[in-house]
Amino acid sequence: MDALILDSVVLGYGGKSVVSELSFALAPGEIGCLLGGSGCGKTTVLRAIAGFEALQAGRIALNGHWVADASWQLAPERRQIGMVFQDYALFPHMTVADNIGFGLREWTHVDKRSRVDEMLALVGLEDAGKRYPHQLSGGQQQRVALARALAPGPTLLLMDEPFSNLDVELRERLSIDVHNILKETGTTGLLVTHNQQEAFAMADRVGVMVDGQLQQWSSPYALYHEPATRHIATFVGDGVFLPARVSGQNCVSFELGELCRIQPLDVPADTAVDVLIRPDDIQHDDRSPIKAKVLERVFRGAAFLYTLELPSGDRVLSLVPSHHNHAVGEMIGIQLEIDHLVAFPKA
Ligand SMILES: Nc1ncnc2c1ncn2[C@@H]1O[C@H](COP(=O)(O)OP(=O)(O)OP(=O)(O)O)[C@@H](O)[C@H]1O
Repeated sequence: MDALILDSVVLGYGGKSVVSELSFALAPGEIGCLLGGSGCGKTTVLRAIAGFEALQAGRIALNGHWVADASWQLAPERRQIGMVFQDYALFPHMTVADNIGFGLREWTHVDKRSRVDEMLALVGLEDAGKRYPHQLSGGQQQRVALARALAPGPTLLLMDEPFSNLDVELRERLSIDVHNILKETGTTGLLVTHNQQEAFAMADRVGVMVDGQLQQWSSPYALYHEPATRHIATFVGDGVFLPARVSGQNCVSFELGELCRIQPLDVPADTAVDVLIRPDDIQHDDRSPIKAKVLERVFRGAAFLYTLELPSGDRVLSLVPSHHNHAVGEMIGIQLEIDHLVAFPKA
């Protein structure tokens, strides 16, 4: 039984539709993410799941029970959903312990205290119970918000851009920590963000939303290596398209050689296509007969991201460990190392 199901959900404001025919499901303990640019409808979807937006069509189920359709919806407080927001939304006049215990009003004093201690330990803030939110860093405040949302043992945790107020390093650390905490507690989670690193670090399944429509719902690995649409290929990760021709049922030929895949391409032989080449598909190899010219390089610490010009004049990106330090203008040997052929009919 799925923990969350959205079945052809349509949402909007007034007469305007904002989210169309949205369908996806999360198994218990799974973490999902809706990834998309500003205004694509991510927050509206979270609000509908929490019970704060009416559905224009479709239906939503939590743990095997339908909780909303176009004519009826279960009240938000009866859905057992926890929420974490971008701005933490902690009560400033309450201690950390009181914030975490806020949703446990019906628990006995002893049970509540032990649950609050358990949650403080879970988020690594054992000694912070008596402090107030303003005495904590942004990252610590977001940990408290997470502890407060998890304390009542929600069936689902919704997270709306939870790390966007934090600096890059902390964002990365906290997204890994939150992922581990949700897995440790077996909590099903749904995150919305515009940040793909966050989506990749947190989620088992990621859906890309464009103008209120879900374009692909799959693992982060598949989203990166097997994007279903041209839009996803360019929105998720770096890469370029190189011109190619279909050769046989499941192969393409292009400047860097021939690439094949197991499934047929569904495009007639000799059709012109664009083949997706990611920076990690181009390996630096001094012995390779294929030479490319370094046009640009960006130092990324552990690696350089090179922009290379092929003999045809087309450009590719190449991610190379940073001990291979080549100057702009230098010719370097490259070879293709790729195990996912992604090609779209020529734009
Ligand atoms: N209360 C409202 N009344 C009318 N239109 C709204 C309302 N809330 C949101 N919208 C519109 O619905 C669309 C989707 O908004 P939503 O907040 O869901 O997007 P989002 O993907 O979460 O964006 P962001 O990342 O910028 O928060 C936008 O065009 C927005 O202007």
